[in-house]
Amino acid sequence: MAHSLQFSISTPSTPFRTISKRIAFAPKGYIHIPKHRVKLSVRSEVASPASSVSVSNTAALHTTPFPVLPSFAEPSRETEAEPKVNGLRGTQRTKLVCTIGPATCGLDELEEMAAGGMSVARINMCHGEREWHRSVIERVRRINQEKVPYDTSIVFQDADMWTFSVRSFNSILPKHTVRVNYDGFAEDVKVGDEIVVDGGMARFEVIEKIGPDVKCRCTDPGLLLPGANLTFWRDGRLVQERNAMLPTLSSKDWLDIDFGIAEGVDFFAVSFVKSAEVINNLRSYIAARSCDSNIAVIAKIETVESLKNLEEIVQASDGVMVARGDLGAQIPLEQVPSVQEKIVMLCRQLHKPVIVASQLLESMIQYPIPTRAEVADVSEAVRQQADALMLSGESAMGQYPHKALSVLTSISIRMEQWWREGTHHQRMTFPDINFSPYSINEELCNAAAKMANKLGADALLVYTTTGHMASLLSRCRPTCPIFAFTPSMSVMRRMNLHWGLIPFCLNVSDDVESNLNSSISLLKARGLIKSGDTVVFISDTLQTIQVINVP
Ligand SMILES: Nc1ncnc2c1ncn2[C@@H]1O[C@H](COP(=O)(O)OP(=O)(O)OP(=O)(O)O)[C@@H](O)[C@H]1O
Ligand SMILES: CC(=O)C(=O)O
Ligand SMILES: [K+]
Ligand SMILES: [Mg+2]
Repeated sequence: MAHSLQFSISTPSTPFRTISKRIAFAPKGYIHIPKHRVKLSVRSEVASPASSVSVSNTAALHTTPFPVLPSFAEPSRETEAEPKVNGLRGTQRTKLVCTIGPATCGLDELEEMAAGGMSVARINMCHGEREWHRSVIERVRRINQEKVPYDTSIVFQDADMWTFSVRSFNSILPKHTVRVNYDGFAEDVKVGDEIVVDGGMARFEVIEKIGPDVKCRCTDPGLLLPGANLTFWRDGRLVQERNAMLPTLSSKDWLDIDFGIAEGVDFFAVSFVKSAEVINNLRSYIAARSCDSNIAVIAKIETVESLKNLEEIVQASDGVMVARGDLGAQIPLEQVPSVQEKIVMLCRQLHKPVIVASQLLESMIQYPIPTRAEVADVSEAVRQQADALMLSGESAMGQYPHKALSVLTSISIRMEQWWREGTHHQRMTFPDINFSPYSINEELCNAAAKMANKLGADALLVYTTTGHMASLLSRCRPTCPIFAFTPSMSVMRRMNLHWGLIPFCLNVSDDVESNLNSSISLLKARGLIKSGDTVVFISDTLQTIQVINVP
């Protein structure tokens, strides 16, 4: 069983420019550690034309194994060695990204997550140490062993006075103190400002400023989770950040990026993207630094600016994440669902994979079953045919990471089936993508997908050198599974994020007939197709569509 690694780095911010910042945590034990999360009623912001960007220190690196699913059939002699390269595959269309944290970083847990349908493992570089990140990556690759303690959270009680401080406390934090890792905090904030934790988890009023310490009174009790995002509001408006023009990548981010390149991750996810520029910079950096690897760059959409520049950002990126956590702190909460749908549709049109992230099954951090509302939310993302769903705290530090993953799996399978069986949907029509070198392939894929649907084909097979032809097929969201063959391991791993693609690494020879025969016997050996099935075959070198009756 091969575990290939995929990864993304979600990068953040630079100091100074920012309003919203991650809060660093006091050593454990000193802070009141709650047994239960406080239930909060989140009220959305009185609509303010919040034009400012919130930046965070979050860096998220993401890593991934292929789903390692139980074998369905004995491999035939000629394909005996093949499962070692390709792992074992299921045919679920919606891909599942899991944030790895203390709850899931162990060998057994990772293995269980992979078996449970995880398509991509994500590591957030703002949590944990470099060695931990490396060890998770290694474990994802080779599955080995180590555990990390659970994170803690703080409860704020109504009217409590807290000190928010940028001082670096060497060992123990004084009582009722929160460390803020944004140096400009004490300067930027004003007495009377409202400080909002994570879009409404808790609220404070700024009472007094004493040097680097800011005294605040809790006005809306709630919870402070590690790495929480702070925004501050003045007269009902999000405070404009000081310098919106600084690059989105800090020097720590660049070090994390070097680390990701050295470790051979498959994706970087960049936090708080404002425009296409940062994506373009990162892409040229990757191209210059790693001649053979081709790490995909995912833009996290979580700021007001990123919504304004959405189309250019999507165009510049290899994929997009709807980062609903921070997004919900930047725009009124009731706008998040329609913005999500808009981003998902745009990505589909522009032919980029899209991940729907944050709070999908938030209550499962604590409870073994999801709320009905969460099930409805996940179902909606699957119905929108987003490429992937992502777990955050649920898999990183929740009490039921495996159950959360299996809930995602069963909702996806159910909704995908509903979609295929019903006439519930209108097929989306796309404008042409209009990249002229690809227009023939684009038409071929549209035609092949349509043909497969009309014929009720059992599978689409695609030979793809760069993955492009396969993602064009995925974009059509055909009814049958898409088996994608490529000679490149890294192309194979990146295809793992695309809706419906079941990627395989296969050495392709010049002889088309023999390539096709070996793919068919590989799929038959795995029980993914059988004699009598109809398969539609396309290839980026041949530019023809063939319909084959499986012998
Ligand atoms: N490596 C880790 N070590 C400890 N805790 C972690 C780790 N990774 C994630 N977590 C926990 O899981 C939670 C969710 O992680 P995640 O990275 O999705 O969210 P985040 O910190 O809000 O950042 P972002 O907005 O970039 O997603 C974190 O707040 C943290 O408590
Ligand atoms: C995933 C992420 O960064 C967010 O939801 O804010
Ligand atoms: K999050
Ligand atoms: Mg975020």
